[in-house]
Amino acid sequence: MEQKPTACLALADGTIFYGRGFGASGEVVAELVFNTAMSGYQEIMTDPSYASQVVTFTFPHIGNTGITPEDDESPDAVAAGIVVKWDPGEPSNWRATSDLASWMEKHGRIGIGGIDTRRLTRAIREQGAPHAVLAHDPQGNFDTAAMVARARDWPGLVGMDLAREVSCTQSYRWSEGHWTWPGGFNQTRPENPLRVVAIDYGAKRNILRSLAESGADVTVLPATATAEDVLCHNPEGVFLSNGPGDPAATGEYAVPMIRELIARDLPIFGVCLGHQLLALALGGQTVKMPHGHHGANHPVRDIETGRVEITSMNHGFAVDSQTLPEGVVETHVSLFDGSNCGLRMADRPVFSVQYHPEASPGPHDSDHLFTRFGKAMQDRRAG
Ligand SMILES: NC(=O)CC[C@H](N)C(=O)O
Repeated sequence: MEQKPTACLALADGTIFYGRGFGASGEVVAELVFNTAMSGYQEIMTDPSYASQVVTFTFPHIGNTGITPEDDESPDAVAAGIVVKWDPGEPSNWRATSDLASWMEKHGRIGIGGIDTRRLTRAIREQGAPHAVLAHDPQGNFDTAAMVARARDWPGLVGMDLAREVSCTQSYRWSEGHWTWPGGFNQTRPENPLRVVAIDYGAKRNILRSLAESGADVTVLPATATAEDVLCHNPEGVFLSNGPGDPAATGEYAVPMIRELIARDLPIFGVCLGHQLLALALGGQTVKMPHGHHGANHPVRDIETGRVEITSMNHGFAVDSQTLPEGVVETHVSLFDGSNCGLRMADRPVFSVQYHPEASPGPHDSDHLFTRFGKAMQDRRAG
């Protein structure tokens, strides 16, 4: 690199990458993961599940469609920072209202460009998602020894309850579907909607939108809501959202609540962290994966139908299917590594998936799961 580098990425094993900084200045310590999606960097960066993670994009053209407020998955940029091959330039997109770098600066997020993301991704695959420090200093002053030490000292995501931090603090109603969008998806607002309570462990907006489109009027409650808080809304079904951090840590308060709801015979649908929490509530266990799954083209097989779906994924923990007790059926597996991707209770409409059926970003193969949840609630309504 000819110019003095203005950003630096230090891994806990001592590897140092220099590049060009963009977005906010400063320093952040986080887990470093890679995402293989070719589009959707804004949805990825605003997905609350990426709290305390820096994302390396394997796709080189990041930033070329700018930033479009309607595409935010939450009100803020949540990923701690990003690592890219090419520096983001001027966007070309009629919907965009800003470029990526200025938006990141506004939201206090650090970016590093000019990185050999192929080499970095190989390193992450070999050593597992490392702890790393990402720094941006326009003067180019980096104390790399201190950065490596900080990365080493960082405790990591295991044992970290982050859902509580990204969750809403007050309950709110969500009724927006794509019908409110210009040129929307030809959907109509349902009459006599189903009453769904969604627990917000870091919920993505497109999940709430997808629930609304499956016929629900959604009340969103904070992560720490008790079963009593949920039941006072008289729900016809409960949704457990995605979210960041270690499911076992969040499970300390989420599991007793979910167990009580299962005992009430309510339809329950969980996604990602919600899937992991449901597994824990049913007596299963979760494990940390070496480098996780982060991308928009992950094949998953529905064990019961044999159907393969291409899914969007973002997780670093997984349900250990060996620990699922009798009465809980493993329904889906990853065709990449055989890890668990879904479960259901044998005798109740309680089910969950590890991947993201809301397809944001990603394929729409799995949106039938929202219909399935809606149907379970309709059946219950019909008695
Ligand atoms: N997207 C999610 O909900 C992620 C769940 C969990 N934090 C994990 O990393 O596995």
